[in-house]
Amino acid sequence: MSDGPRFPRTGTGTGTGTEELEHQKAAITRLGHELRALVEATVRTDASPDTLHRVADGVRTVTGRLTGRRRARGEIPEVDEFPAGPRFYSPVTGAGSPLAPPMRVMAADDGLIGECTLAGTHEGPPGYVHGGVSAMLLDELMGRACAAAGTPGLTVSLQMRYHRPVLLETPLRIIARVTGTDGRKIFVNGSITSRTAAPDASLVTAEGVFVTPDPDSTRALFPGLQRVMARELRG
Ligand SMILES: CCCCCCCCCC(=O)SCCNC(=O)CCNC(=O)[C@H](O)C(C)(C)COP(=O)(O)OP(=O)(O)OC[C@H]1O[C@@H](n2cnc3c(N)ncnc32)[C@H](O)[C@@H]1OP(=O)(O)O
Repeated sequence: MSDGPRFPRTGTGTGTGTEELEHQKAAITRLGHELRALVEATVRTDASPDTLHRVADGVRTVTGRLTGRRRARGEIPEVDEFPAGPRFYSPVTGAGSPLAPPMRVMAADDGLIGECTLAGTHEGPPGYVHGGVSAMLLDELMGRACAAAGTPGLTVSLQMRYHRPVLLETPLRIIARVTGTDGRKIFVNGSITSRTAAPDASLVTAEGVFVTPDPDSTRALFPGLQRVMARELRG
């Protein structure tokens, strides 16, 4: 896409030293891990009201330690590589997000493969994954597949088909593949299967259309990206 927007890899500039950045990533990842354990324990516990109140007090105190300087809305964290690389607070892949499974993403011959195992945090019907969570996993991986193919885009249409319920506590494989482009439109297919039981049977499939915003829209939608590009240019 010769006239499309340029998307730099972020997190590689000189604003923060590499070693410092690696320490930051390790700390973000560790806190994310502990928070996911807390969220899972919270939705699975049978603790007494007294215990829940005491834990709530403790959590409030801990939260107070994180309310200093906050990133502005749309500000891209220095640890991130937007739009094709790791995003530490993505609700799907983010090592630092308490909401993310997190899904691991790997390149495949013709697209991307994601792997994760979901539990109580992402429950819909008792024992099974929430349908909106399945859509979220696919939307993210399909969006990442667009970027990996060199045509980053935003979802304009996501058609979901739920063939079988997706079991919790079962290793899952998510696949996303760009099937074609037409101007700024990118067509993407996706699926979720179990990695252990009947791995050839799709539990969920999706067809998506993504659109690469034109350069003016990109500037308007992502002012944080402009700041990253200016930082990169300054070196
Ligand atoms: C940039 C990289 C970012 C990567 C981050 C990872 C993302 C993970 C996935 C997401 O969560 S994305 C978030 C959810 N999606 C959105 O918030 C997108 C909201 N939509 C928009 O902001 C605008 O639609 C958008 C900027 C993407 C496009 O607006 P445009 O004004 O540039 O597009 P336009 O309306 O001119 O349509 C361009 C083409 O797409 C087609 N199109 C638009 N909406 C469609 C639709 N719903 N279904 C099918 N085709 C559609 C439209 O017909 C047209 O086809 P043609 O070129 O053939 O004429």
